[in-house]
Amino acid sequence: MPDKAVDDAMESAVGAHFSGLRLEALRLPAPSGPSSPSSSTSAGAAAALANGLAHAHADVASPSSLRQPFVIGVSGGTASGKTTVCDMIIQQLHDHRVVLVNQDSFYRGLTAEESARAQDYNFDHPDAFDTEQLLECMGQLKRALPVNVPIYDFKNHRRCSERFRKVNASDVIILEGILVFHDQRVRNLMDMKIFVDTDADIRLARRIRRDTVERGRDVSSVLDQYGRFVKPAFDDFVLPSKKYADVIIPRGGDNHVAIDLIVQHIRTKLGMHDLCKVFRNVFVVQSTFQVKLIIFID
Ligand SMILES: Nc1ncnc2c1ncn2[C@@H]1O[C@H](COP(=O)(O)OP(=O)(O)O)[C@@H](O)[C@H]1O
Ligand SMILES: Nc1ccn([C@@H]2O[C@H](COP(=O)(O)O)[C@@H](O)[C@H]2O)c(=O)n1
Repeated sequence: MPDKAVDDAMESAVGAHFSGLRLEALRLPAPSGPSSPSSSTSAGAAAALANGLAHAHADVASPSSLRQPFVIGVSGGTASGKTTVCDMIIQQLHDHRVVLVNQDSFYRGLTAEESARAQDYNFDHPDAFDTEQLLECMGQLKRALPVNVPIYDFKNHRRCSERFRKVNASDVIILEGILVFHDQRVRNLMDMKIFVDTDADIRLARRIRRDTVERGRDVSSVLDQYGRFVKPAFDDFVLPSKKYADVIIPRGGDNHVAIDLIVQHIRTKLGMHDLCKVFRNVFVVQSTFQVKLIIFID
């Protein structure tokens, strides 16, 4: 079948994860040799396409947007498994350069007065974060520049003043945090938004264990903070931002099927990105019936 011939030729020319091409200014060489089918047929067009791609110049001339890193936002309630899901994605994308940026790194340091009454401070309100600084850091990374990200100390509620974590430019940037979908400017940086959806009772149980073991709290202070600040802010800010998610993962890191699908999608996107780096004047668009027609009549 002609359509199948085109599909086969495209797949063999560009690899398995490719979903569509728009050719602009890429001149396809005329088929040569006596047995070459006419370029007006599907098979001829397919062969010419494969041939044209094989001879395209191997330099970079893609639109700058396609050369930018792929940014994934991961949100969800406290202890929902955001970090766990990010780690699993990073592990599965082992053949790509992936960096993780935590919104927690951008907690504002407390004043001496606030520190003295830290139990009354609302760490779950959007104002607790320095979002301007987060935007600056993400902007740098999107421009492929390295950044120094602050290191946050949950035990003392402050940033380590002399230590930073250097984050290098990468193919994929994952931005994780309870409120990364709250600010529209931050959302707009993202190519994909994931919400980790885990039951509140499981999150509270995990939080009690984590905060008493790792964050220097006792059970009573965790429960008090949860009731006064964490739960109300979840209802007011975190849950309403779930509507911005492209993908919702029930059960977090236990949901291997969802994580596999997400990783597969990221690989597809990165495959298109790599293709645009290699072939000049090739623009990747969504695959449609019309796109095939463009190829035939070029
Ligand atoms: N699927 C899971 N099963 C058991 N424990 C988990 C699971 N996912 C996360 N945890 C634990 O729960 C706590 C919070 O997980 P984490 O991924 O750090 O959540 P978040 O980044 O959303 O706060 C950690 O101690 C982690 O080890
Ligand atoms: N000094 C601080 C700063 C933040 N918190 C709590 O951390 C939670 C967000 O981190 P997750 O890893 O759980 O997403 C948030 O709910 C804050 O209440 C804190 O307790 N102390």
